[in-house]
Formats: sequence, C-alpha cells, structure tokens
Amino acid sequence: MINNAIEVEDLHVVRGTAHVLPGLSLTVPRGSITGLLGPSGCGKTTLIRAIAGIQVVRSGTVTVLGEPAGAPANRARVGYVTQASSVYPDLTVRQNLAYFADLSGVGRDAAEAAMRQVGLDSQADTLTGSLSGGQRTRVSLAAALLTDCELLLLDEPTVGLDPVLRRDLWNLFRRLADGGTTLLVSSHVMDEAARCDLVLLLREGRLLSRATPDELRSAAGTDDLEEAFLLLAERSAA
Ligand SMILES: Nc1ncnc2c1ncn2[C@@H]1O[C@H](COP(=O)(O)OP(=O)(O)OP(=O)(O)O)[C@@H](O)[C@H]1O
Repeated sequence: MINNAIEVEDLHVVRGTAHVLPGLSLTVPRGSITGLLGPSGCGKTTLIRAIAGIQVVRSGTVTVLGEPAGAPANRARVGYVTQASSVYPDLTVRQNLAYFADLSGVGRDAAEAAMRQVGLDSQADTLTGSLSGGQRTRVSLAAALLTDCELLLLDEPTVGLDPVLRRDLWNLFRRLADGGTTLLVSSHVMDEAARCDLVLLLREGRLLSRATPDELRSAAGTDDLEEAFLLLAERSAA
C-alpha cells in the first residue's frame, strides 16, 4: 500500500503565456483532508486539473493512487468536482443523480443515498437549474459520491455557501475522510484551513508551506491562519 494518494514531482505547467506551475513538487497523504490554499490565480485549479489528468503539462510527473494521473484504472477511483456545475440544469436533482448512477453502473439506491448525504433530499424533485449556486455544487458533489471513490478532488466546493451549509459540508468531508476517503479541497478562505489535517499553501505556483494547522500557527506565531499565511508569504518574499 502506497502511503501517498498523490505525488507531484517537478511539475511545470504553462497556460497561455504564464508559467503557472514552475516546478511544483508535493505529496498528499491517504485518508485525510488536505487543504489547497492560496490566493486567487496562484494555480490551485491548474494543479487539481493536472491531478485529475485533464491538464496539458510541460514536464514533471503526477502519480495518483499509484498510477499516472488520468490513467483509465483510476476512472472510478477518483472523483472531481469542478468549480463550474457539471450537472444538467433541465433535469431535477433526482433525475440528474439517477442518470449519473446509470452511467456509473450503480443502482438508483446509490443516487438516493448520495442525495441524502449532501442534504438535498428535500429538493429531489426541483429542477437543478432553479437551485442556488451552492445547491448546484452539492448536486455535483453527490454525483461524485456515487461511486465510493478513493480520492475526491474538490475545487472550491464551499464558494457562495452560507456558514451553516459550509459547516455541514465540512462535516460531510470529515465523515468521508474518517471512512478512508482522501480529500483534496481547494479554497481561498483561510479559516477553512483549520478544518484540514494538512494544509498546502500555494503562492504563484510554488509551495510556500506544507503543514498542519497547528504547525502553521506556531511557525507564524499567531492563532489567526489568515495572518499566518500573510506572514509566511512576506517571509518567503524577503
Ligand atoms: N484557460 C487559460 N488560459 C490561459 N491562462 C489561464 C487559463 N486558466 C487559468 N489561467 C491562468 O493560470 C493562472 C492560475 O489559474 P488557476 O485557475 O489555476 O488559479 P486558482 O488559484 O485556481 O484561482 P481561483 O482561486 O481564482 O480559482 C492564472 O494566472 C490564470 O490567469
């Protein structure tokens, strides 16, 4: 059993004219919640796309669950929830999940269970297009949960959610991690770092820090994770 769910080595990605990831190396341990934190534009989505195997990379290696990123063997083992909703607006929540359940070869019971997991059972018969942005994200998340994947890649899943929904989603992430799923969750909200087992801080495509929230606080000498990030960013620029 390989202990790391993800191993990235000397990854270079160029998008347009920008060298977005200029030689990034990092690892993500199995069975835990790793937060990918950093300011807008620092390369979080690009890295997640590379891990999902859908990003053209210039060089370097990305190994996911022991396979090269994007390997067919990982298709049912890796779930990816993008920032943009990936479900059909003209279908109800239940119809969307039933459709994805059929595509994934799992039963309709799995669709109902996933709907309950994300707390959308009361909206089961609502058209997905008339849900709020946060509710639509939860439909996408439910679709990713259908196959009991080993690794979940979640790109800013809590954007636009109110504090209660955010807390509920983080509780769900914790339950999934307790059950052995590895989660990589991107966010630019530093207070979400406190809910992670491990935090990767990215800045301009470089790894500024890889630490637990407690290690971050003591390295920066402050309890405020936002402040800790700013201090670490200033130190690295000095
Ligand atoms: N399709 C694209 N073509 C060219 N450049 C792109 C493209 N998508 C992103 N970029 C650039 O790549 C860099 C990293 O973008 P990325 O989306 O990975 O950042 P991010 O940290 O996820 O940002 P956010 O938190 O705002 O989603 C940015 O400078 C962005 O302008």
